[in-house]
Amino acid sequence: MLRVAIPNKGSLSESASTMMREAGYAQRRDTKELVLTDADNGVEFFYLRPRDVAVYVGEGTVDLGITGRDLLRDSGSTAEEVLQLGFGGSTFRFAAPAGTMTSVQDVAGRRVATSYAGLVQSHLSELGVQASVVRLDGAVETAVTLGVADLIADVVETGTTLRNAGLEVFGEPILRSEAVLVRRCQGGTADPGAVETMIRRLQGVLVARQYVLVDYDCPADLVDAATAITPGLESPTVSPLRDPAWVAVRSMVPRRRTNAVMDELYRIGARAILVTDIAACRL
Ligand SMILES: Nc1ncnc2c1ncn2[C@@H]1O[C@H](COP(=O)(O)OP(=O)(O)OP(=O)(O)O)[C@@H](O)[C@H]1O
Ligand SMILES: O=P(O)(O)OC[C@H]1O[C@H](OP(=O)(O)OP(=O)(O)O)[C@H](O)[C@@H]1O
Ligand SMILES: [Mg+2]
Repeated sequence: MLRVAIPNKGSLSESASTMMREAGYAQRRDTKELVLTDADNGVEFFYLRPRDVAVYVGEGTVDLGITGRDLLRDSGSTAEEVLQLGFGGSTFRFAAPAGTMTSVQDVAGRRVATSYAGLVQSHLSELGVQASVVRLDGAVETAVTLGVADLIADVVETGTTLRNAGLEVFGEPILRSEAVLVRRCQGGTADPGAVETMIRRLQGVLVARQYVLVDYDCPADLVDAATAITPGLESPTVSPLRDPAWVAVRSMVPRRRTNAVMDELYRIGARAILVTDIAACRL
């Protein structure tokens, strides 16, 4: 049986389970459940602390896992990233009291509070900056107010938490993170076929989320212009209509471009433009 680790709580937990569900796998109904066996698909899901997912995968006790890229780097695990999952996006940044620091060089000799000590330590070493890292479990923004640190390094999503604490980001982002699928480095998986199937299914979910299907009717002499607007992934489907002066076209279009594409198609003379969600997809 394939063993897969999913975050049991925190920012990534719900989205990770939703994505697995959309990929056709059974998921727990109760957030207290720690293991769920999906017998039909031959997969056992383990709901672990997001921080621990990369550790289990790296050790090879589970085959695949979902975690954040920042947590993966912080863990020092040898697990490798195989797929970006398009949710849980954040940046990992230095922040200090407004107006006090402008570049990473200002960190030298200071105390940095963080829950990602591994990540911060290796970033500072790479840059040759010496500083003392204060490892905290969470709510690190308060560490400066309470005098435990001079600055912090933490996850920034909207920036609200920082602003409320009177802190400001400075320097380049340490890392851009999102949820990722990780697997044990060097393979060594009991069932490589099941791993490939899960990756392909998750890729299908990503495509189904990122694209819509667009159908429209188009005067036959405009088909080149129209299909230049909707080139599709490989090539659009062009079908004859009963009226030989018109054809029907079907093509995949990036979801975020839907309305712009409809405007362009309408402008050149396409009509009856219909947009449909893709429920599932295997490219
Ligand atoms: N607003 C956010 N706050 C925290 N983590 C976020 C946020 N957005 C995305 N993430 C990502 O979620 C992961 C952190 O997971 P974690 O379980 O620690 O989340 P959390 O919301 O901080 O949970 P906890 O309740 O344990 O504090 C990281 O990969 C991080 O980049
Ligand atoms: O930029 P924002 O949208 O404000 O989000 C980022 C904040 O959210 C997380 O904290 P969380 O609520 O998980 O608390 P924690 O620090 O105790 O983990 C993270 O550690 C930041 O503090
Ligand atoms: Mg947190």
